[in-house]
Amino acid sequence: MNIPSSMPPGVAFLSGQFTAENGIKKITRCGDLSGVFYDRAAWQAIPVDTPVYRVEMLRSPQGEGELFVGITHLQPGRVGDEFYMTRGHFHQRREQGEVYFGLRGTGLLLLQNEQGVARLEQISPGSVHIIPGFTAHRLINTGSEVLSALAVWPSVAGHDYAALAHGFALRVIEQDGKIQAKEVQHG
Ligand SMILES: O=P(O)(O)OC[C@H]1O[C@](O)(CO)[C@@H](O)[C@@H]1O
Ligand SMILES: [Fe+2]
Repeated sequence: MNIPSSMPPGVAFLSGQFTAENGIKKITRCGDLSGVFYDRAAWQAIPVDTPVYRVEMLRSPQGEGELFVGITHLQPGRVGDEFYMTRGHFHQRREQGEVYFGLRGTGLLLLQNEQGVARLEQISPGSVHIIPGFTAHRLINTGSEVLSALAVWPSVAGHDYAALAHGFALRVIEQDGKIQAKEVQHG
């Protein structure tokens, strides 16, 4: 094309990776996820340096009205009978929402409102997920390959992990060879 224009970064659908290597990368390992999986003995049996998920982000401006774009790559696996998942969070600025887009692999997006009501959406290549404000979110890999999902969220949103210190209201496990969601009784 011979008109003045620039080439933005893209996503390679087969690998679920950004095409441009200009981003920030963060790896979350098993040892970082203390208290996240309910079977503590099974969690302790996994080497602390085992990677569970990796987030790559594009460099973008920060501030009111600006957006972050990132891809989370969540490994397949389980801690005991519970599938690998991200830590999960509310946004510090609760009113700020987010969009997830499934790129590779299969799993579930766990959503939970401030009243503690949880629900699950199936995530797979091409699925689009609107996470409203005031809604905590966590990715769960129920498949046998890496689950990759692109996320777009306001740079001012921030993360609030403390509000979920007691975990989400649903856990996703494999039982009798089937994927099952179990309600958690808190308190
Ligand atoms: O902050 P957590 O729960 O580890 O999850 C990381 C993912 O969440 C995000 O905040 C997007 O919601 C990104 O940083 C990344 O995709
Ligand atoms: Fe988020």
